[in-house]
Amino acid sequence: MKILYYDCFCGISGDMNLAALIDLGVPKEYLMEELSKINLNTEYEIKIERSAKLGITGTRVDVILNDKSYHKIHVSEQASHGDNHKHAHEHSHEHSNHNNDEEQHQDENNDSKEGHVHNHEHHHRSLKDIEKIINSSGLNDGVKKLSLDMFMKVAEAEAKVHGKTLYEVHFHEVGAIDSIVDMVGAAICLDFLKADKIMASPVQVGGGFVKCAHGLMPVPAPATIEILKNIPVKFGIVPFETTTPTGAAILAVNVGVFTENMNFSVEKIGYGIGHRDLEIPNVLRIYLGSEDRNNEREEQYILETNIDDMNPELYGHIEEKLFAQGALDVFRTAISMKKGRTATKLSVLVNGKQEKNVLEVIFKETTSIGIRKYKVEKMMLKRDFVEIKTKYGNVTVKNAYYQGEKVKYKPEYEDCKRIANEKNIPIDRVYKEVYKMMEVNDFDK
Ligand SMILES: O=C([S-])c1cc(C(=O)S)c[n+]([C@@H]2O[C@H](COP(=O)(O)O)[C@@H](O)[C@H]2O)c1
Ligand code: NI
Repeated sequence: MKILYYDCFCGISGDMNLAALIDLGVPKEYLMEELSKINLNTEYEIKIERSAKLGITGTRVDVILNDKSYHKIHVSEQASHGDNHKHAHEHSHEHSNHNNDEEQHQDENNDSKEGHVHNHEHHHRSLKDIEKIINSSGLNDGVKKLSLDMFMKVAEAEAKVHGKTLYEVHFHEVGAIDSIVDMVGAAICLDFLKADKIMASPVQVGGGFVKCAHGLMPVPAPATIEILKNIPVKFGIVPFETTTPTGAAILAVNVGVFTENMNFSVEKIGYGIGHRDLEIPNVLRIYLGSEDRNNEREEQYILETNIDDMNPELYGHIEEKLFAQGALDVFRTAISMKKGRTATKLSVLVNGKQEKNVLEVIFKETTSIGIRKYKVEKMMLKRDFVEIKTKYGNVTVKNAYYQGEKVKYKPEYEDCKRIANEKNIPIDRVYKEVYKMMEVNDFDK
């Protein structure tokens, strides 16, 4: 199983993400070819170069916007550690911190927007504008959807923070060309890498204050922390903004599990170099790895509540809703509560991504007013599926392997039930027939 793991010890911004994914092996030519399928009516240049922070070398990305309105994309590659990036003058969002509030200009030491240099671009695009740009592009459907999901995340956060509706929101920085390149670029690279699972560490958000289009904002910026709700974060390792709304949206949409538990073997490491010099290496590290398929382990959570005052008829419906929201398992235990009350303990197994939706179902659909949550580690046998031909019809069988050896197999219940109903025979007869055919065909080995 192919894993991508975001190690966000110094946070994440859109350009650091793009740089780290290129560093991991996404071909620049492929990225540029795909990006050229969006019509932005603006000439811009993407500079991809080798760079370093505190001795860690990696890839750095700059999007440079030219004032002329051609739709032409250039890539320029430089091999050196460019210490002079004054291609354009920054005007709109500058970083400041509580210790040092002086005016900052675009250079290697104090960039104004993590990873980007951009020229005078005053468009404040709306979600509608962005949807139009992406939907009318020649990008594949998966990349379009992923890009739109990330913009939607930012739009939802902006709407919430500023008390507006989704379509009233005007992206300031996030609607600029460089942010479109970051967001769509992220979708193109992730689509190219085709990881089975994307994981991340808790996200360092930084500290201090940041000057952006809205004025001076506390770090994490309101949109950033809104997007990172229910995601583990760390604060204040440096008094600067280390995670931006774009970076937060990339994680929130794509990461399935946030954990420090890296239960896989690392095969490749990509470093995306940020612009500002910090006391810690200003880089995003992304690992490409694979999971040990003989002994799969996954961190999951149990959400649990004791219910003693609900019509038991409702459980069937609630269970269906929980599964529809991505619960991995739902089970009930008969319990005896204080004051001699007989009750039901409802337990729902989830991963980090499904937690929010599952909580909502429990709170809205049951009488519960409190839920316990605890982390569990699940160990799973490697499994695969075979289709077995029987005289009644085809049945899928699940095989399970322990250290490479098949230790058990089981016909899929839903297939057996369907056949039993279609043929009007006892379900047990279907099971027996499947087991017989497994032996006949030596599939039981
Ligand atoms: O552009 C938007 S929507 C925006 C909203 C907010 C809020 O917190 S509200 C903050 N910012 C700041 O702009 C820069 C650039 O962000 P990117 O995501 O485009 O890299 C950053 O300092 C944000 O905090 C932008
Ligand atoms: Ni805002």
